[in-house]
Amino acid sequence: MNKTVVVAGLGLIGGSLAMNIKKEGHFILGHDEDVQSLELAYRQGVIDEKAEDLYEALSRADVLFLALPITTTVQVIRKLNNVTLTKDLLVTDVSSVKNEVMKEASLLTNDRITFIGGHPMSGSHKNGFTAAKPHLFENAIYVLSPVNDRDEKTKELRELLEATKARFVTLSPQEHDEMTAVISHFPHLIASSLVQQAKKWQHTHPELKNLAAGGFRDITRIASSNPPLWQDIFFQNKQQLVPMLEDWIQEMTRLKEYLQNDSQEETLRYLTEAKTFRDGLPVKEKGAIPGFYDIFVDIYDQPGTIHKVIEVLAEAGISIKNIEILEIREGITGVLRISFPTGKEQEESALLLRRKNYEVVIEQ
Ligand SMILES: NC(=O)c1ccc[n+]([C@@H]2O[C@H](COP(=O)([O-])OP(=O)(O)OC[C@H]3O[C@@H](n4cnc5c(N)ncnc54)[C@H](O)[C@@H]3O)[C@@H](O)[C@H]2O)c1
Ligand SMILES: O=C(O)C(=O)C[C@]1(C(=O)O)C=C[C@@H](O)C=C1
Repeated sequence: MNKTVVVAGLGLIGGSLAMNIKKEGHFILGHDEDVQSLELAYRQGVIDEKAEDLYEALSRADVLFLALPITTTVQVIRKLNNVTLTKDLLVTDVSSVKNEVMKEASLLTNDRITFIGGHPMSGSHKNGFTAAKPHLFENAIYVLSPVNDRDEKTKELRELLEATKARFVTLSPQEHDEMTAVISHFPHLIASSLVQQAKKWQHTHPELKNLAAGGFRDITRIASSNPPLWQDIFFQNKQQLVPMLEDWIQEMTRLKEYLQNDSQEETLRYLTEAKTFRDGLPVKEKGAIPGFYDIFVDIYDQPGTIHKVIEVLAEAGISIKNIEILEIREGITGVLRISFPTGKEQEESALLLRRKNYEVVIEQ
């Protein structure tokens, strides 16, 4: 049955979700304080109606998606108790940290409301409606945290999000925040600190930024993300992050001692253990990292290069899951990472491109 869905926050995540919910034929009321995003979403047909007043729009809604900054999401949930509803309302959010959001949701006394916490484990360093895309959540893990075990409501939400092709898992807010601290929030802190370190060295070594190649760019991509969003995430999850920073400082001290004491064997073991764990992450099966089969193609910075590579694959009817430029600077070679849904397409593409004299590496 078609539902009336309010999407509050039409940025990267809200915009991408709205695109998917629309595909299922539901009626979408969009709300955003940024008039340009609202207008763009409306003109592109991603939303059916612009809702200037969020709380007024709720009187017509079956479902509310909160795709706002986390602190704002908490404030909106608090206000939901004062809204008069004439029908049941399913409320969900997309916040990267669940603790405070779920605490606030558990205080809701409005018995028309069912709250299910949500977090799609997919995003980007880009933000705003212009960065939104319908396939953002394909194959990604989508965490759900129901406040009360309301199976039929969870089913309803999953059906609404079917077009995302995400994979749903249920976690408690605590489990969620611990794990995302390890695999998302803490790495972000480190990425930003690595960039800060490079920035300091740049004063005495002006050539440094020209040397920053694949490794530095790979490990620091996320440091280019939206700073206010990450400030919010760090403070929302500081209970997890502060002890992790203490562990990390100890870890760095251990590494420093290995080097100072010339502990070659321990260093090799340390690196080998890390490689074994990293290589064992579920890349091609179910897991936190989407199951893609990648190839890496060397390309030159010339007009039309990417188009030519894609053309070879398109002519053979091969479908691509994702494409990313890992490194390209003026006049120098770059690398194109192309992801396929199966190993068969991965092998075939490598073969076709090699026949056209491209240098291709298959990720094993
Ligand atoms: N960026 C990611 O990679 C990612 C991934 C998963 C989840 N999330 C979560 O998604 C949420 C949104 O993040 P995003 O990346 O889409 O950010 P975004 O900046 O792209 O979008 C947020 C939108 O909310 C609007 N907004 C802000 N305050 C508002 C207010 N008071 N009233 C109405 N509109 C308001 C902004 O104008 C913007 O359009 C956050 O809670 C974040 O934790 C982000
Ligand atoms: O791909 C990125 O740029 C992201 O940072 C996405 C990422 C992540 O850490 O994986 C960031 C925060 C979200 O809560 C979920 C996903």
